This record gives sequence, structure tokens and C-alpha cells, in this order.
Amino acid sequence: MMKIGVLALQGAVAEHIRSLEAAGAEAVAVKRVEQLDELNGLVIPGGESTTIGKLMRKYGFMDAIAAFSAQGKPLFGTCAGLIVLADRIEGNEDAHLRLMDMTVARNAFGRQRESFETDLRVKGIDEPVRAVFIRAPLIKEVGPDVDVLSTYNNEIVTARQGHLLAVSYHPELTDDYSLHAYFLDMVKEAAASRA
Ligand SMILES: NC(=O)CC[C@H](N)C(=O)O
Repeated sequence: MMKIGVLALQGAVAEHIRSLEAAGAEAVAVKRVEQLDELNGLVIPGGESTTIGKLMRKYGFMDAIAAFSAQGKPLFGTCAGLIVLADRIEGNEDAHLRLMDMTVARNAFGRQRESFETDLRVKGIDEPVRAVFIRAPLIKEVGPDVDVLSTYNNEIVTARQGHLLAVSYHPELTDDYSLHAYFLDMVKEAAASRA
């Protein structure tokens, strides 16, 4: 069985663990870099990206996750986790892991629409995906290696670059496990190609 970690420094951790288990994976909360060695994939959850970034630096996760990614092990960033994966953040803010070739805007929906739910069409998933947006970021620009998997009002909200998956919403807050299942497929493929 594939073992997937959820970075547990801040944010929606338990919900991701539940969704990963429902999709058929073994899931664990990750608090120490040593745990990464035993994982096939890692989720970076939603929460507050500045806080997550600070704690990642403090506990040595920046280099450890970069090395994890360099082995081709998949990463899945949701909401704040998407911001953490991005190479560029609008507004002169320092980026964090800089793994995905994209520019993101934080809190991009403004006050009127701080949070809402909708059904999204996601490339590679047959049924519409239930998505909860909470003070969500948007992907403003992507490089040539990034595949856009879904848009909302013509703005990019789901993207994939090889073994890296990013969504601007919270798929873990619904009973729809299709994105976690999609990520689990990415993890299985990556593990098979490393074997
Ligand atoms: N729900 C979320 O993860 C929101 C992300 C948060 N607004 C940030 O910029 O980090």
C-alpha cells in the first residue's frame, strides 16, 4: 500500500488523512523531516502559507522536501500548500519551495467571495469535483511544463507539473475523494517508475 504523508506544521491535516485513507492509501501526519524517507508522496495542506513557510524553514523542511521532490516523489499542495509549491508569489513576496513554474496571487477572490463551494470539471477526472474555496489563491501564470487541469471563471485553479499537483481549493473538506484518488495514482506511477 502506498504511504502518503500530510505535512502537519499548521492547517487542515486530519481531513487530508481521512480523504487519503478513503482513497485507499496509508496516511500519516508528518512533523519531522526523518519521516519523509518512508513516504511515497506528500500533501502540503491549506492553512496560512506564511506560517507554514516559516515553520518549514524552522524545522528543516525546505531542503528535505526539495530532495524528496528531486527523487520524483509526488507532492500535492492544496490552497496554502499550492502557494508553498509556487516559484513566484505576486506582490514581491518571497516564494517558498519554488518547485512549480507558476505565479500565484494570494487571497485572490476578495472580500465579497472569501469562501464558497462549487463543482469543477478537472481534466483526467470523469465526474465534477466538489471544491471548497476559502480565502483562496489563484494561479495567474504558468510555465510551459505546467498542465492546466481546471479553471473557474477563466482563472486557473488546478495545475500539474509532472509529479507535482496543486489546487487552490480544499478537496479534503468534502466527501469527494476523487482528487486524492488522482494523486494516489500519481504516487503509484512514480513508485513504479522508481522500482
Ligand atoms: N485556505 C487557505 O489555505 C487559505 C490560504 C491563505 N489565504 C494564504 O494565503 O496562505
